[in-house]
Amino acid sequence: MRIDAITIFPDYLRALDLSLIGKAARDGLISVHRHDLREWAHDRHRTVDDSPLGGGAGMVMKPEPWAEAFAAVIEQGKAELGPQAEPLIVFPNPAGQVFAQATAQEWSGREWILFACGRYEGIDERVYEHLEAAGHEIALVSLGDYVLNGGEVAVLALTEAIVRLVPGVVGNAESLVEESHSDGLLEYPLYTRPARWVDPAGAVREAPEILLSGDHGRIAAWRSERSAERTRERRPDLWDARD
Ligand SMILES: Nc1ncccc1[N+](=O)[O-]
Repeated sequence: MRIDAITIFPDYLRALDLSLIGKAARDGLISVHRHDLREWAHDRHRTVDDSPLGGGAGMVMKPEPWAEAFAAVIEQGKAELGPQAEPLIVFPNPAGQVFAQATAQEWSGREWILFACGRYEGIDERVYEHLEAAGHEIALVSLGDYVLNGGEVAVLALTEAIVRLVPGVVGNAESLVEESHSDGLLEYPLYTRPARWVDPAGAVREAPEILLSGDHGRIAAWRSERSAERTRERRPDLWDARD
């Protein structure tokens, strides 16, 4: 998978060189390319924003640098992946659809994802129109119903959620199966050694006996019950939506 990200803060995305994502890149499972939008702003101050037409507070990102940046980055991607390759262009945006595990799963199979990080109040609407008129596939997604100052934090989260599902990235693929949201439910409570723990307040805290029984059938049933119970309590919306 090739991942491109266009942003005015490329250093913000250096975290993609670390840990799981960084290792996936070093292992050749993905390639990550950061691009500074200002490279395509040609005035002396490399201006990428201006005040909103029609008035209002804040600033809007100008269309010209974005159009040039997309053309250049898409050309670079096609040079690597072939002329037929097409990116999924993802705009992290609070007005987008809330991102969910099912989308992460779907996008983990994509060959090429191009993230466009908006800042300020957002990007001139004509950039989206221009890309759609050129036949590009666009998705606006949000991490949740709150407002960040830009898309970079979302790119870190989205990339991690997607790339960890790319085959080979997470060592033990088994660990991906029984996670919260992987089956539409929340994960059951987890325990490890010591089975009997005296906490700092002196309370004796025992792990559930059944987990020490070695009876895998009963353990699986116990876990399934806890998962259902936890989902009903904490996320009735997920519980009601399950098929
Ligand atoms: N919530 C957000 N706020 C601003 C930019 C991007 C966002 N997001 O979640 O993708």
